[in-house]
Amino acid sequence: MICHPNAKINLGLNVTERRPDGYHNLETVFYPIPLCDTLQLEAAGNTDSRPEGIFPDGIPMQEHATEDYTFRWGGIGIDCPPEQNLLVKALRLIQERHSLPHLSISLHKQIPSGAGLGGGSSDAAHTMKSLNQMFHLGLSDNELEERVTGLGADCPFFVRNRPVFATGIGNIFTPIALSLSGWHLVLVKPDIFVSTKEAYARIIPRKPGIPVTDIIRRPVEEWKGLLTNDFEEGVFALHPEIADIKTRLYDRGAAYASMSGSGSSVFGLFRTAPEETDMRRLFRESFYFQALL
Ligand SMILES: C[C@@](CO)(OP(=O)(O)O)[C@H](O)COP(=O)(O)OP(=O)(O)OC[C@H]1O[C@@H](n2ccc(N)nc2=O)[C@H](O)[C@@H]1O
Ligand SMILES: Nc1ncnc2c1ncn2[C@@H]1O[C@H](COP(=O)(O)OP(=O)(O)O)[C@@H](O)[C@H]1O
Repeated sequence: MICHPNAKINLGLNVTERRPDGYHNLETVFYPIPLCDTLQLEAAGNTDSRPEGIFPDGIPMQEHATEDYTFRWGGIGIDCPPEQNLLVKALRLIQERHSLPHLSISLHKQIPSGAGLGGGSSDAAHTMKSLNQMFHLGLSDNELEERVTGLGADCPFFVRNRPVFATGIGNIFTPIALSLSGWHLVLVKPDIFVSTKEAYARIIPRKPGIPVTDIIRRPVEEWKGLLTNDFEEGVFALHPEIADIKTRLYDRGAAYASMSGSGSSVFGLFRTAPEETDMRRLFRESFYFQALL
């Protein structure tokens, strides 16, 4: 089975309080975007399984084989050992209650990590969803959300994967009728890794003046200056290059620009598609992605 774990952006992000368990309550809108990894899961012995299948020609592949799975990955580097990969942890969680055959897992990584895009979380949620489907485990979306939350606060969003207003630690959802269809998304990820834990530690929690849900109902052109990401202040102070990306996106005509999550990626929403070669030249040190939403 092949699936495409996608990334998310945060539209507004207010960290409202620190909890006794060390986590923080927040208010944000999660919005799925078309930047995707490719993930293939096959039971051993499946004659359709071609491990090299999802990797474009010439992409070097790494492999980690154990008694119960073989994991191959390539593309953008992942800075943790394979057993710590969130998709392997998702597999382990499922194996605690269900017996599965030997699995062949292949991941073509295209979402940069440490970017505030939730790539690892998406891989974990999509692994659980795929296993549920392949082996008819009968887990409901609520059960999948509950189980995958243990792997990261961002994970449960990717189970239903639709625009939501999120509260709690980012795991309590209210669907919203927001569509950015017709907007051009530009995403820039500088070569800077931001630790989510450290980014949270730099924030003094507070209630937002205007709730995210009120701002999001207004036209995108009115979001600038109203819809805020509380991580920006601390992260921009540490890395002015990230603030500079936001300024440049506005200079090039973005109607709205913001860092996503705890960074370091910054996105811009444009009414008309910006000239790609110009943008690539402007952000040449960075990972660059452009899509029509
Ligand atoms: C900031 C956000 C916004 O969407 O996304 P990213 O920037 O990571 O994509 C999320 O809250 C990140 O979720 P996720 O990356 O899954 O976090 P986890 O792995 O669960 O937690 C990493 C660390 O962040 C802190 N943490 C995380 C979530 C939360 N609501 N409060 C916290 O204080 C904790 O210190 C935790 O040890
Ligand atoms: N499948 C995966 N893809 C990317 N990173 C992963 C994965 N599994 C575990 N990780 C670890 O999670 C960290 C955060 O990655 P990711 O969730 O993609 O970024 P972010 O938290 O910024 O959204 C990485 O630095 C890496 O150590």
